[in-house]
Amino acid sequence: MERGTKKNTPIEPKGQTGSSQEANRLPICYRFAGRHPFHLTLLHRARVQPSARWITTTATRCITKEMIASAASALYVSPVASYGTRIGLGPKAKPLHLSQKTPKLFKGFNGLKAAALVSCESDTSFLGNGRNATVWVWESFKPKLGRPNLRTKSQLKPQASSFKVAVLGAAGGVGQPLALLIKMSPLVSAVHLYDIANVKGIAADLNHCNTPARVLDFTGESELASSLKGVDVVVIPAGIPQKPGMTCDDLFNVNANIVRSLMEAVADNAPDAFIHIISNPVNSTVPVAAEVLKQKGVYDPRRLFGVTTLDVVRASTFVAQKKNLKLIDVSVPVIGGHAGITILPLLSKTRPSVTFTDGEVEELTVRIQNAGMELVEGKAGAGSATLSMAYAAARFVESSLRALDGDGDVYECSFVQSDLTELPFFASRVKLSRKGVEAMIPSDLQGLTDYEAKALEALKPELKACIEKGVSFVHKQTAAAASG
Ligand SMILES: NC(=O)c1ccc[n+]([C@@H]2O[C@H](COP(=O)([O-])OP(=O)(O)OC[C@H]3O[C@@H](n4cnc5c(N)ncnc54)[C@H](O)[C@@H]3O)[C@@H](O)[C@H]2O)c1
Ligand SMILES: O=C(O)C[C@H](O)C(=O)O
Repeated sequence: MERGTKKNTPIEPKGQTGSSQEANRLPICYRFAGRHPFHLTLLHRARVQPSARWITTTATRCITKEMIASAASALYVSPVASYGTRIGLGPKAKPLHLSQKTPKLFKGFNGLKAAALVSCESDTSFLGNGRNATVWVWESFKPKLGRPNLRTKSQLKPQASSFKVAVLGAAGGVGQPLALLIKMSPLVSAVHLYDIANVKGIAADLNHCNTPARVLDFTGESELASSLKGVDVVVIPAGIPQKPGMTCDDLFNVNANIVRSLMEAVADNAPDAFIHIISNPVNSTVPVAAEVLKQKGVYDPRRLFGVTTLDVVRASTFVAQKKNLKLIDVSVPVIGGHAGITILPLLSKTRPSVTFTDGEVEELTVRIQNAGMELVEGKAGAGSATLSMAYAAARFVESSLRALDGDGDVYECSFVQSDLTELPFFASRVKLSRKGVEAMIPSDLQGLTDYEAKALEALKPELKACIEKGVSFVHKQTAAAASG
């Protein structure tokens, strides 16, 4: 779908031929080395019509064909007074036409903030003989307000993608779009798909996409160990989703067993990987995973994450809609857990700072807490969140990879082992590093409103019970196995 917009209209590259040929669709990955790295993926797109324009989210820039053609050379980015960006080739950098006027773009405190579309022209390049390229800019953010501390000249280097990611439960509603999004990451060299259902065709399908990562398929338990060898991140969306009428216990009884058995394999084959648990109920499956890792003697709490990014994504979206703000600008930390009232959006800590009436706080909080059920009911038995979950999980994977890659400014909310409250696991914003969770952010829990403070106290008993349920499940299973 391509259509023009009045605002932010992309600058049409000159000399377009309007070729409708499906030219080589070869992506290129760049990395801006520097304090605030950008990850650029140039996705080649053939034009469908001469008048076609590119959809933009926040930024539209025009990049000269020489720049694309010289991708192997160092490119430079330098912020200019108007906060526009110049991208050029070394000392002879040519300014770009910019329509981006969003200094707030760099505000906020979550990890992967946005993809910005860039349209550009290319005759000869890594892109082949195509005409247009689209640049997705994946940006890193620091938890601070005000102008970013961008270096004046950050070098842009072609980046060798290097990380391997395994998706366990890859044939499912979450797993498939998640695998596609991970395959699009410039940081990924291989995506391992594992499922008890056949994933051969899904891997082949994904491998037709001309993004650099290779997708490998592993079907059935006999291939589980191989799917985990050498991976840096393991993402687990295996298990049944919530359906109308299903109790939390129904979900737990099935998924706890799945997570336990998968975690045994992870412990044996990828003990150093970052582990992202998506399978519900996250409040209990993360403790299940922790207990399995402990029993195997490889538990490192810094590397075990319950994925709660969807709550952050939803909170940011709903707040932006309610307050008529640009989506890209809004970020809301969400703490507690990932179910019902254990999901606590800290609206008072929304960035940029927004004021809410009591009514709005109540309405938004309840909507964010029940957003999962909104989808379960809407899908009427066909499952729960899949596409938004894949989007959120891909963001968390990308943030993890950036941290593994040495980026020192990666923050995400996640359900992790925690000492922020008396509960052993708690979702909050954490700083990520190569080792996993490097730091909690205690200040997020300070200065809460009365509403938030009460909601925090109210969620604790329920979250505690969920955590204990996960722990005792593993202990009971172990005891049962020991007694024959
Ligand atoms: N954390 C969140 O925010 C969030 C959001 C949405 C969904 N979820 C959860 O994600 C899970 C997956 O949801 P979905 O919609 O993709 O479900 P789905 O039924 O579409 O897919 C689940 C997949 O898991 C596979 N699977 C089952 N047992 C397995 C095993 N032992 N090993 C490997 N694969 C196995 C199935 O074959 C299937 O392909 C559910 O538990 C759901 O509740 C979590
Ligand atoms: O799959 C579910 O149970 C719901 C999911 O966790 C969601 O938040 O949408």
